[in-house]
Amino acid sequence: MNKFQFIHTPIAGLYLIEQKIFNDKRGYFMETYNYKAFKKAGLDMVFVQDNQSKSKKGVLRGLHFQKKHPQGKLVRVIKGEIFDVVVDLRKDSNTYGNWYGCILNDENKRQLYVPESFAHGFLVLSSEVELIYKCSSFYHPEDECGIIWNDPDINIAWPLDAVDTVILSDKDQHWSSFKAYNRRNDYL
Ligand SMILES: Cc1cn([C@H]2C[C@H](O)[C@@H](COP(=O)(O)OP(=O)(O)O[C@H]3O[C@H](C)C(=O)[C@H](O)[C@H]3O)O2)c(=O)[nH]c1=O
Repeated sequence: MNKFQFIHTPIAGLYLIEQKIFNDKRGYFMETYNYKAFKKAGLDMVFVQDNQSKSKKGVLRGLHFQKKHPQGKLVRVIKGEIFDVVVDLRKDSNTYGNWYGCILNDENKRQLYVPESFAHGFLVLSSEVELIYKCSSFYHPEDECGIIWNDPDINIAWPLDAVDTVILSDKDQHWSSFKAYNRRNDYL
């Protein structure tokens, strides 16, 4: 029995994942991750750290990435709803600089499998959200980088009509542009 459905996206290596849900009179059960099943589908990242965060409506976290220690991620929402976004920062990718966004919520129970070298961010659409995500490398605060959420060149179509205001951390208000990131990268 295939308990996972791996759904291709327009970006190579980036997958939406749906799980078989075993409903019964008590409620439901589902496997949310299974290394063997994922590896069989060619998704062989090994995860070393799990994160969980809670945010209220309108919070936008991102666009974050680690440069020297890139983190692949497996993102899911256990309460509420987000518009989840990733940006392809793989230098050799033909979708470099492209973004992909999707709705993850506790109804569709979908997950987003994000390869390493992507920026990640999300906008909270429900009154509050709790999300969990697995990471393929450890947190390195000294290596944390970001791109400003409303960068005009990436041009993410955030569903801003769904929120009254966008709430950002101080840090997330001051990331540089994608152009500045590329200029810096040219010298590396
Ligand atoms: C990410 C992280 C943070 N922290 C500590 C550091 C701060 O004192 C506190 C909040 O961190 P921060 O404001 O960076 O949390 P987010 O804004 O949710 O950052 C995350 O948001 C986007 C959407 C991501 O995908 C990344 O995992 C991550 O960058 O947690 C840790 O101790 N370990 C960690 O792995």
